[in-house]
Amino acid sequence: MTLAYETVSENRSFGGIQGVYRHQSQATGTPMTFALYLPPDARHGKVPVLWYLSGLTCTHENAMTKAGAQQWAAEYGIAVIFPDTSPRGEGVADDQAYDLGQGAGFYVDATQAPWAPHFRMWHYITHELPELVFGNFPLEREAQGITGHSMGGHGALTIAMTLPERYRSVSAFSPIAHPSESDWGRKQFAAYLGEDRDAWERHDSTLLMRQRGYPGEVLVDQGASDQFLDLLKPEALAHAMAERRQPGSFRMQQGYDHSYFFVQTFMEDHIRWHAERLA
Ligand SMILES: N[C@@H](CCC(=O)N[C@@H](CS)C(=O)NCC(=O)O)C(=O)O
Repeated sequence: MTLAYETVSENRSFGGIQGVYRHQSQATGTPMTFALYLPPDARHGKVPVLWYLSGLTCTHENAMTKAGAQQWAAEYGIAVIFPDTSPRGEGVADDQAYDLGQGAGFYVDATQAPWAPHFRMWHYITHELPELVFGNFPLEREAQGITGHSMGGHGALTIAMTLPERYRSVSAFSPIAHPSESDWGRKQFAAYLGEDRDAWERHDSTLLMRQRGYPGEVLVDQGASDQFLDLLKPEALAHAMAERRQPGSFRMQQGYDHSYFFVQTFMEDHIRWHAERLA
């Protein structure tokens, strides 16, 4: 069955199309908006696809407008999907803090009140949105990679390590690397998942890296002047990668902070990384 959607906007970009689309999500029980960049190659057939998961406070729009992905996606012939970071709307639970509730779904399926009815971002990203986009757009289901920034880097790494047969390439920009030991994680996991420590572990990249790693190479870029280093805990993930002898690269980038100026600087490297592994 092809899932329905409506077009919010479509703009030509680097010879391809930057679209924004909206659909009624069964997973979250709300309307959800996502952006999809189709490179020029998509006019002639199916193209590989890179999932880009965004960070705290973001919608589909931040990375679409600030990450500078389109130029490289066009050049390397790869589509990029920018989903929203949570369900939204008046009937949806929220919190006054910027790092809990709307804009802060943490890519988990909440089991606890008041979050459980709508906060099902794991299911949304790994099941429902794939069904929609592969049913409606010229995307190659067998050529999927995943990346993300901050909370989205956490999402990308945990999803890729959990479903490595599906996501054939993975990278992350300044990921929340050890959420079960960070104030970016403990508060949210307690709220969304309760005291189920097994569930916390399933959503912690450092712990997943220790337990299983990833069968391919992993690319992580982290700004060495990131203002959130103590919350992100890159050293925990780097240590786990070294201990496991995980193939890949962990790069501390001197002078870069947490912003999209950092993300856009290394976007070409990441798009090329994925395009080479998905070709
Ligand atoms: N608003 C938070 C920071 C949130 C933040 O830096 N969010 C990052 C992801 S974790 C982001 O991408 N923000 C949106 C943007 O830069 O467009 C604060 O002031 O402490």
